[in-house]
Amino acid sequence: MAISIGIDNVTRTFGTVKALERVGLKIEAGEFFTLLGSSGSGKSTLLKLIGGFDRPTTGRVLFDGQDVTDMPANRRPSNTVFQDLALFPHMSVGENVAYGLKVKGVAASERKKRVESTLALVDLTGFAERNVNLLSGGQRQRVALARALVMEPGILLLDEPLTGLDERLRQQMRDEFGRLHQRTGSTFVLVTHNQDEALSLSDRMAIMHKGRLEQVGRPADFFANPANDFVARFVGMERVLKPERLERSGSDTVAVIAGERLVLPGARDVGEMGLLAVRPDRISLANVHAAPGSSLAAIVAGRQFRGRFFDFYLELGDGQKLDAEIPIEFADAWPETGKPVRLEFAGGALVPVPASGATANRDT
Ligand SMILES: Nc1ncnc2c1ncn2[C@@H]1O[C@H](COP(=O)(O)OP(=O)(O)OP(=O)(O)O)[C@@H](O)[C@H]1O
Repeated sequence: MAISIGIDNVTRTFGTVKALERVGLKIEAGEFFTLLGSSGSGKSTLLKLIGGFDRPTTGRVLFDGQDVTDMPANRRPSNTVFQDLALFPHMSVGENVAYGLKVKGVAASERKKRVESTLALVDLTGFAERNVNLLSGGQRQRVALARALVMEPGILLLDEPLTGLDERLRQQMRDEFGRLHQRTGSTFVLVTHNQDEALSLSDRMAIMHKGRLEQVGRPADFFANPANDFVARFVGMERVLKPERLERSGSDTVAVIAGERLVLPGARDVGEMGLLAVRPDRISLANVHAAPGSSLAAIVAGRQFRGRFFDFYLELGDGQKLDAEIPIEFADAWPETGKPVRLEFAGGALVPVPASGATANRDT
């Protein structure tokens, strides 16, 4: 049975380091939830608190509403797959998978049945007698997963489980996680610094930064409504522009940028917003006669072939830089480097965002 997780105002300090600061979060039973963040943001610390391998300095951890803050890992209905896998090298695949059941006192015949069905679940039927040292990286990864899944955990915790695998295997295991999540119905919590992994697998995710949750939501929310410029960059909107002014005009937003007025149809309210995150796939190039109000003047600063599109590097009149992804079919119309163009912005090309407190002084 899937179990919900509550993180109630949790702080974890190590000496003067605040690994987590007043984190509050509810993960629903059966959700695939991802903690995404760069190195040192606090992801692993939070996962350890959920798994029972560490305790918060203050605050509580709840499973299905019950306080488990002081419950040791081996009594929790959760299992963790760690980055380094830590398979027992002197045991066969089957013995590795059976180990937890043996410790729990499950009878041999029942163990055998559950090990077999779990190996089938991870596509390792017939591998029970194999020596774990002779397996490939992907197979070892599957054994580690089977070892956790055989316990039928209400919560499965995955700490960077794909690190160290090559790209093809990562993709394969990523699909596997999605499939296992559906088959088991357990609550999955994945820790990763890889945004593609997070975006493709998660029902919901949190972006962590310096021990805090910057934003929690469904993957699509992070593009449509990034909480701030840090989040926007983290999900791939790497360019962020600073307009001279952002104001509401009827149901539209108007940005004054590089001395021109640009209407952003239907853009979100601009109350606290000071910046514009750029979606390079929603910008097109137009000739210098394009209508002011819906376009901006720029100079082509360079371009690079990226397979299905060209990445154009552009510079606005005030020196701010941005990119546009231009499909290759428009080859004939490409302006040369150094030429003036006008940039046209489709809906959602420029997303107003507030500056994040933590990154307000970062260079842009
Ligand atoms: N046992 C510990 N003792 C001291 N400091 C720690 C300990 N564990 C974590 N920290 C510190 O807490 C902060 C958060 O670490 P954490 O490992 O949770 O980050 P992370 O986001 O998982 O990073 P990574 O992706 O590198 O694992 C870091 O500054 C780290 O140095």
